[in-house]
Amino acid sequence: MISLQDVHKAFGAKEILRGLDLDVAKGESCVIIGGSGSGKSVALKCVLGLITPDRGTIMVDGEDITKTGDRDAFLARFGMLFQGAALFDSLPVWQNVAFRLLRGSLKRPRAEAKEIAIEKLRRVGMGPDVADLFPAELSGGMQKRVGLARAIAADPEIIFFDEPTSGLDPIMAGVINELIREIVVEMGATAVTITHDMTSVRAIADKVAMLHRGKIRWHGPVADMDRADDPYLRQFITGSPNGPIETLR
Ligand SMILES: Nc1ncnc2c1ncn2[C@@H]1O[C@H](COP(=O)(O)OP(=O)(O)OP(=O)(O)O)[C@@H](O)[C@H]1O
Repeated sequence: MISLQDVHKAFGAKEILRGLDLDVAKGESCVIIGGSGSGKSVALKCVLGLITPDRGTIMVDGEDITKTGDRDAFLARFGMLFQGAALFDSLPVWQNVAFRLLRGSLKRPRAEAKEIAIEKLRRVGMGPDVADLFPAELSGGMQKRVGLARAIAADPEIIFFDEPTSGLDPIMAGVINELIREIVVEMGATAVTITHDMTSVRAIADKVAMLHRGKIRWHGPVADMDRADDPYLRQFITGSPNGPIETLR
């Protein structure tokens, strides 16, 4: 479904992606791990067409993304939960959730968009009373839920989760992980998640891909991760300061 082949991207002299190969099958939940600055977000932005790779090909459903004519229709297939939820402070919760249903190619009548927003809020465990509140009135965990409701509002085929549990306490992180897993399974969506949180990896992933120095260092089923003997992967999952991964001290 999503296929990156030999993707390269540099910013000036700084090479970020250096021949990235990654395949994510339809309906699969792939979690990308890797150190800060290893290029995880750049890779996702390349798939969305927000960053143009210097070299390589990216296909979504067999179609080269650089050749899709209609950007709006292409992006309509994706849902995205941004780091820090990234809600619009000036809009009530329901308009945040229904944001893409109120404009562009996915536009619906306002009353219908609100109804869908309330239904999606219900799916993430929030009552209709939340719909008219503003994001500032919600806790960080509730804002993440709203971000999740927004990501699924238009029933996307593909969902990207960027650090879905960052800034949450462990229990709320567990709730969000569980919700993500349930929703991805019930929607049959293809999911790609970026995280540093190994609890999230175990809760969400079918497959794990570790990015290191702009390439995939290890890729496999989550069940194989703990048995893998790649020293880079081992260092990452055990969180050890000692190992082949260079750290700034
Ligand atoms: N538009 C840009 N212009 C210049 N440099 C960029 C740009 N976008 C990203 N970078 C650089 O690319 C590198 C990789 O960034 P990226 O955000 O992909 O890292 P990441 O693996 O997602 O890290 P983190 O886990 O910290 O979010 C960083 O050094 C960043 O400064």
